[in-house]
Amino acid sequence: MNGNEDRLRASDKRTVYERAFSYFSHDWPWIALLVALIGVSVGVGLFEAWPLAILVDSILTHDPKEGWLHGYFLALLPADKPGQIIGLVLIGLCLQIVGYCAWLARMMINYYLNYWGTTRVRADLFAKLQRLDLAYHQSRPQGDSIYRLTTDAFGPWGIVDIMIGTAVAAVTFTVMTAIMLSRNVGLTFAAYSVAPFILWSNWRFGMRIHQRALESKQIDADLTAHIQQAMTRLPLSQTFRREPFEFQRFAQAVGRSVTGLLRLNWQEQLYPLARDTILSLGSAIILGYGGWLVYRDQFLSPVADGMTVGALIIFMDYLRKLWDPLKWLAEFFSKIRTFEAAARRVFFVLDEPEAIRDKPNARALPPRPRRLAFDDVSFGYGPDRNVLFDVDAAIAPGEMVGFVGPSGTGKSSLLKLMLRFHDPSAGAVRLDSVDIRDVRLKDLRAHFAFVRQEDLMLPTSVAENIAYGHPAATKEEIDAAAALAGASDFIRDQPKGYDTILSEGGANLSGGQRQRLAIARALLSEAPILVLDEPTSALDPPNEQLLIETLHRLKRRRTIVLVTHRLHSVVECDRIFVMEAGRIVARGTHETLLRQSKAYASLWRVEQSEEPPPPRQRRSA
Ligand SMILES: Nc1ncnc2c1ncn2[C@@H]1O[C@H](COP(=O)(O)OP(=O)(O)OP(=O)(O)O)[C@@H](O)[C@H]1O
Repeated sequence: MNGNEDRLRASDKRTVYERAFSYFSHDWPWIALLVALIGVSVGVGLFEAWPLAILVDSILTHDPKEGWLHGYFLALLPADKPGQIIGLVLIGLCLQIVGYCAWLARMMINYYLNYWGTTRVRADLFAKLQRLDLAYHQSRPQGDSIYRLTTDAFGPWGIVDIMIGTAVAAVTFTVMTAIMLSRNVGLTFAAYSVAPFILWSNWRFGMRIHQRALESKQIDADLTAHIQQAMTRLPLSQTFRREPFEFQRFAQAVGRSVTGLLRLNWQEQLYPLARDTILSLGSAIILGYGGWLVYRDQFLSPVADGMTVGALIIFMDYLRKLWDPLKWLAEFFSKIRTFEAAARRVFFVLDEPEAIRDKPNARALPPRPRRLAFDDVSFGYGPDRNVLFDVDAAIAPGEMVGFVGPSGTGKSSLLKLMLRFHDPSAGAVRLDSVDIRDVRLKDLRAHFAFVRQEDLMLPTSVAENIAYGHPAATKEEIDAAAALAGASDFIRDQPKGYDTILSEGGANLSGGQRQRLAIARALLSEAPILVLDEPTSALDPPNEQLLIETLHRLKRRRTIVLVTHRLHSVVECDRIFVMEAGRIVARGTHETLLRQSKAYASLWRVEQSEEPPPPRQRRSA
């Protein structure tokens, strides 16, 4: 948790609870039903022991007792003893059945509220994560967002659940205490003599088990990450014969996992032991003291409303039932804190300012060929370190331009500004003189088809991968785009052609094949500006040449922006921008630059000495 989240935690407790409840505000009829069902369960629990108590006190005796509850039960029963016994059995049975039904309905409503409420939280969070800009996502590990979505999203329901559960526990505890006090004050205090131990053991074991479970979960997550990394590194470890080292790391991780689980299991097993010991102690106290009270009130010096065997049975039953409410009360603070922290982590992301978003009055800009201009653009990833300085360039519709320069000079950063993955710190990027910050994001991005240096391949069919940006494309259109990108031949060689399913990240394709699919994907899109970041880096000379020919055929129909440090790819561009240390230092055609730009000429000479150029053919537009 970073500093901002800590500040949020310190300042804003009330809002977290309000916001957690707001996710369930439409569910209030279900919550009301849930509370009613909990009431039924609690009521059944309180009355469960009464049929036996009444049987002993009022039926299987020559001296029937006449408390108000006895009277109420007996009024429901026939006058004869066998009828009364059968009646009490039936009442006991009914109580059990009602209890089970209420419990079942209660559980299902609980699951329903939990799953749907958590789904709403997740939907909000997922949509927000989609809206947040790249700077946010690149500033933290991917696992962080995944954890917030999968685990922290349960926080709001956890808060509601704990609040309801604790309120019910408090009511149960109070009613139980009142009933016990009404029967016998002394025995009630005797029964409650074990309450501090119950509270203590619940608090202690609750904390310990929670802590151990968290540790164990973290160790298991580390183990999973470790196995995943080891599998990714497999080719490396086999090449460098580091299998024993990897195995040792794996064995250590498994060892930590086993130790963590054993520590958790130890606490889990100690807990019922402590609980049973305390309950046995409580039962012994009630049996001993209560037994003596019954003997005193019934045999030694009988009194009309003295202690009875039936009341003793009820005390014994309530002692067992005391555990649950006291558990809720004892664990309230630790549990609510856990869920509150989880909910805060969710709300923190939901409150994250969206740096890249539509202005309230953002204008519509239907995609069509437009002039693209950088007006004195400066930009840095952090406040203190600019990577682009006063970049000034205009690209006419249908023009094909190249940005070249050594690695790290800011070429890719410039492309990211076009799609508003980031905004410039000074100057503006414009489409037809409109600042792109004033345009609706979806309209702006519809102008561009972007091929990244390492484009993502999805674990789905080749056809779906190509059609990702244009899902309605026909087979013929997909085929045509693949042909333009030089991908048709290798796709046909795949076991199921266009229906071949790619593995995760396109691992069953070569780098060049993945790049051609990415290019086909961009070509299939109808965007008027085609932006390609190092599109030929993984292509062999024939395929590089094929792509350049394709781009030349597209010229005039689409604007093409090519970023590369392979000058062979840009020699036939209408204009080439040479970049150095975040600035455009020269611009012009290949021939002009060879004559006028020392930087370009030197890059060209280096490239000439490194590799033979692919066969050059001048093509018509
Ligand atoms: N997400 C980022 N956060 C911080 N700095 C970054 C980020 N991406 C790039 N940079 C830095 O910005 C500078 C320009 O990087 P950029 O990727 O734009 O260069 P490039 O010219 O495209 O390089 P290459 O040809 O190697 O792809 C580099 O110094 C790089 O370290």
